[in-house]
Amino acid sequence: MPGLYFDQRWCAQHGIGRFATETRKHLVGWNDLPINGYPTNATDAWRLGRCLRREKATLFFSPGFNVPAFAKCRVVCTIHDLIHVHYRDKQSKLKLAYYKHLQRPVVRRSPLTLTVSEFSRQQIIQWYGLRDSQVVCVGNGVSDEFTPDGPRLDTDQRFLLYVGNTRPHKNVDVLLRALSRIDSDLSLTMVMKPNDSIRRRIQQLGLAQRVRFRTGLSDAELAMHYRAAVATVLPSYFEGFGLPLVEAMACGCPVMGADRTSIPEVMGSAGLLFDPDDEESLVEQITRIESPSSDRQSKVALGLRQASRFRWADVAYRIDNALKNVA
Ligand SMILES: CC(=O)N[C@H]1[C@@H](OP(=O)(O)OP(=O)(O)OC[C@H]2O[C@@H](n3ccc(=O)[nH]c3=O)[C@H](O)[C@@H]2O)O[C@H](CO)[C@@H](O)[C@@H]1O
Ligand SMILES: O=P([O-])([O-])O[C@@H]1[C@@H](O)[C@H](O)[C@@H](O)[C@H](O)[C@@H]1O
Repeated sequence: MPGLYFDQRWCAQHGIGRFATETRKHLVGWNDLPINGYPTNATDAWRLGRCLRREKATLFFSPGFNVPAFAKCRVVCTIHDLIHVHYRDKQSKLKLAYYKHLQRPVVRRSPLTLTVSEFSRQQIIQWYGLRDSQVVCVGNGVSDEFTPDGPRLDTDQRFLLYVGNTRPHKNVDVLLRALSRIDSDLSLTMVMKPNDSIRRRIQQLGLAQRVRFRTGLSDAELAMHYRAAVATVLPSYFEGFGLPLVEAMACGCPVMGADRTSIPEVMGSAGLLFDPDDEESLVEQITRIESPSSDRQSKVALGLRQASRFRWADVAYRIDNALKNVA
């Protein structure tokens, strides 16, 4: 439909990227933006604003947190989390200025803002100073390849799985410390791009033979990992949702997550919670899931049921419905 513009530049292999790719597949009648560049770049707002004016856009929908400067159309963005508020000191000055002086005022004027969990919804209402009805939680989904039946990784090794990145709020250090306390042949597979600092830390903890990295996996390959892992662990101090949790549960893999932010909400009763500051509490959960008398099978069943609640078609339906009221 003329006038409706979707920011397809978010589509990539990370959380907001998956949300963007999946919702783009399901939403009909939207135009892609005729510009490139990174939507996360604070100065992109001006280019984006110019583009929307040139295209005579009536409604701009971003699957991420970015907004245009000086646009004449309505603007609806998706704020997945408030990392930028909670990790303020780590942000560049330019980025903070963008959030406070450009993004927040646009979001406040906007008729609607979308988010992905009830936890994030409450945080957004508070920080942006919005009314309850202005922020709608549309949730996240599980992509097609993540099913319980299907090929498993062909390995005899027992391994824990981590899927994500090494930003400070992801708190992967507690997972490495827990692993170093477990005197067993349990290993760890990390699906992400490693950097020098994590490689050094792994050496320091004497884990070089027990940690392996995988990068650029397809969803089918990632699903094979989820199906074969002892458990998937998300040790973050802060999440707006936590996609690896629903992907793992959908593949029949038990999940362990930090008892913080959106993580308990997303795992429901299927998850094993631990204190992200205390590696011993993670060691306890690992030992529990590995023990012969463990409730592993009941956790797997609860996980399959919990994951079935997250469907991209439903997310797109909620987005469509919410946007109809502002178009
Ligand atoms: C810190 C924070 O609040 N992050 C949020 C952010 O993105 P963030 O990028 O942190 O996303 P998540 O960790 O939730 O998900 C990562 C996604 O990238 C995929 N992946 C990862 C590595 C890789 O090599 N290949 C690959 O495909 C995973 O399968 C998963 O689908 O938006 C997500 C979507 O709302 C939320 O779930 C996260 O809580
Ligand atoms: O990449 P960047 O813009 O500095 O920071 C991003 C955050 O602002 C965003 O809210 C989060 O979901 C992403 O994972 C990433 O951390």
